[in-house]
Amino acid sequence: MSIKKAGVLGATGSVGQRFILLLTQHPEFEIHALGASPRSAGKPYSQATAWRQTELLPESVGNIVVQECKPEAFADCDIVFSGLDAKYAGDIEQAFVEAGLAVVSNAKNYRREPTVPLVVPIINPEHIDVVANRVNAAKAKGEKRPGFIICISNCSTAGLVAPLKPLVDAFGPIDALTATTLQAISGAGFSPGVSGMDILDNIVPFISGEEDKLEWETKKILGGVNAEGTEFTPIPDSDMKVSAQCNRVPVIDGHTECISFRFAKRPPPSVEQVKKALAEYECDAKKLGCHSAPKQTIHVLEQQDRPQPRLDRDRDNGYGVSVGRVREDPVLDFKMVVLSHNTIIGAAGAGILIGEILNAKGLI
Ligand SMILES: NC(=O)C1=CN([C@@H]2O[C@H](COP(=O)(O)OP(=O)(O)OC[C@H]3O[C@@H](n4cnc5c(N)ncnc54)[C@H](OP(=O)(O)O)[C@@H]3O)[C@@H](O)[C@H]2O)C=CC1
Ligand SMILES: N[C@@H](CC(=O)OP(=O)(O)O)C(=O)O
Repeated sequence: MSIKKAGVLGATGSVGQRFILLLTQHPEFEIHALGASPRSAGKPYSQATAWRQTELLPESVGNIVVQECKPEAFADCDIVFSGLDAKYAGDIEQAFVEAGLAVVSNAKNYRREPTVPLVVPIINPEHIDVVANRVNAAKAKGEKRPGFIICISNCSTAGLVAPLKPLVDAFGPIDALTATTLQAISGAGFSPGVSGMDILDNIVPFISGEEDKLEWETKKILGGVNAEGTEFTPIPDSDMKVSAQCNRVPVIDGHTECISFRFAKRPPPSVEQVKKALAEYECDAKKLGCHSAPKQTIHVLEQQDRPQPRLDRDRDNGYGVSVGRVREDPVLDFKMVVLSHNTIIGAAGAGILIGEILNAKGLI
């Protein structure tokens, strides 16, 4: 397989830095161009960014000059990963798609578009087929591959849908779901990010827009596609009630979520059947042989005090999701605690895995 040239937009931010780390260690991609705001453009990456990862900034990247986010500077890229601030992502990503580029975005701007896949690659990679259909239709007409965008979900939504999908596959629809999140500070990004004064010795019980995203995105990701294979059909609100409460906690990486849910079919499965379905779930990305696919998609932990962010967020290099305390719920059917790495499977890692799937399917 030939090495694909990758661009990163928003390369200096929290998600952008994670993209850099994952790309420099990747066998299928090489970094070709980096973009950020006009404040950073023209500077070597090492000066443009305030590097905040525990791994050192890869030497090969420090001297790359950061570009303005204009399609011309990225024209040779096979794929462009975006970690842009959502305030600017809309116009910039649209210009990249119109220029014929393949964009995989972390920003929220296009997630709700009916024709845009919203993908958690360990859960619903088949939604990428809507783009594949468009690409193949253009090819059949002898046209060049059109530009396209694939959106990565909100980071908490990624952790939430991870255990739900195997359970829906095994036991049918879920009709009621509650989630209380404990979200890491890396999720708030760097500009300006969360101040120490706000988060140390504290919990902040509000993250702007987050609850609505969990409640809406879950229904698109677990939903279907129309008969023509052109548009997504989210689960209707009347078929699935979702209620989320989101909190920021003093953890650097790793979002924890306490969830409860009920199956539509009665009687529900047993706790043991639920755990077995989770443990046996194998994601399609692994079946496709993708480099970053987790060996174990869902880690079912039996210790009574797990999962914990510091101990469990790096399972399967941050691409695996941990589930613990699976038990019956006296109000709904079951409750459990879910932990996912917010900047890996919830953001940049998801982007990389989507890139691997696109590569495996010949779409880039
Ligand atoms: N952090 C996370 O866990 C997750 C984040 N996301 C989403 O990913 C995106 C990035 O988030 P995050 O990395 O946390 O944010 P940061 O604030 O850390 O980074 C934002 C990036 O956008 C760039 N930028 C700012 N203004 C402009 C501009 N005018 N033109 C071009 N680039 C600009 C910044 O460049 P500069 O340094 O030059 O200002 C920086 O590279 C957001 O849309 C966010 O909602 C999604 C899921 C999870
Ligand atoms: N809001 C998330 C991260 C994020 O930026 O999500 P989104 O891309 O959905 O805005 C958090 O604070 O942890």
